[in-house]
Amino acid sequence: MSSQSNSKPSIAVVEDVIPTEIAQAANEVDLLQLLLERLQQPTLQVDLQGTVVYANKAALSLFAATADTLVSKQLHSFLAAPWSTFYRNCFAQYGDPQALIHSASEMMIDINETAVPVNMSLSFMPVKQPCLLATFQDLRAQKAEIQRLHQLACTDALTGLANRRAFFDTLQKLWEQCTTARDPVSIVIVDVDHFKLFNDRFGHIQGDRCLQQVAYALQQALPDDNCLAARYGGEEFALILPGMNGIQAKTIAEGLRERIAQINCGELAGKSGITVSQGIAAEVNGQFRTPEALLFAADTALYRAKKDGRDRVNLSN
Ligand SMILES: Nc1nc2c(ncn2[C@@H]2O[C@H](COP(=O)(O)OP(=O)(O)OP(=O)(O)O)[C@@H](O)[C@H]2O)c(=O)[nH]1
Repeated sequence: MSSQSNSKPSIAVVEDVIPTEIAQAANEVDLLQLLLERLQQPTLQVDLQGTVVYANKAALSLFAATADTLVSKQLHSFLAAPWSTFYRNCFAQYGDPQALIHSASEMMIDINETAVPVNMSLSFMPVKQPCLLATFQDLRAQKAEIQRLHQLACTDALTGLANRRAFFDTLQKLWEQCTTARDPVSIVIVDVDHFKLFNDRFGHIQGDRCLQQVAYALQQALPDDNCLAARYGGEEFALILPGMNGIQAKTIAEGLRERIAQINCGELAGKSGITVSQGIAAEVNGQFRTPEALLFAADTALYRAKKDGRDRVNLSN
């Protein structure tokens, strides 16, 4: 059936029913509520003292409530702080109803003791019994989607670790936290040894699996949730260890070296196994002025670990 033929009956319904209901509406209150009932957007009709006088079907669905639980209550009682106080004061102090017209984005409403993010706007209705309409836009799906996209933007697709972008964001944040609190912070850069040879010998698919196992070992080596393991580049990874000095970071790095030695990269890898070189730098007493300087020192320490024969940990002086 074409969309044209689909739309005809609904036009007929609109023509038949709406005029009849409008004609039957005894007064403007009935008419307003009739229109509200047909609105898809959750809407509360509120008097000028802030009391809910009517809730349309979409509002009952948003608030997961019956009309009894919404009508006669104060609008502000459904709003979470700081908006509850804001609107309580607005209604208590109102003089000019126009002053109540307001839009609030990203506020929270309390639904069964759960804070739900919404946009709310108040519009003034200059009818015989003047009132306000509070319309809501449920932001839950939008927030969940933003969260999902944020997660994707911060995650390395192959290993599931934080990616380079997330590494730099977190480094900046933890650097500020630690230096402000005069806590130490360490960085470990971990580079898989002779990985080109591994790829050449066993192929890229096996290489990818190997990187996934190295990433898992890094994640397992983290001492707590404040630390971060990230994929820094192709076969290069990094740890940020807030609150840890160089000696503590070296212990973590040596533990990681042992974990990586246990990795079985499939039969192909045989006993040759996979090894990593690691460079560490620690900020303890203000010797590094910026997180970039700390990172540079860790990179230099890694270079030395490579130069000294690989499969080792080198702590920057
Ligand atoms: N399979 C796979 N290989 C990757 C990926 N990213 C980078 N590589 C490979 O990692 C290798 C890195 O090579 P090099 O930079 O020469 O380093 P290396 O061979 O590990 O040598 P050293 O670091 O000096 O021990 C290259 O062959 C890249 O193709 C990836 O996502 N998957």
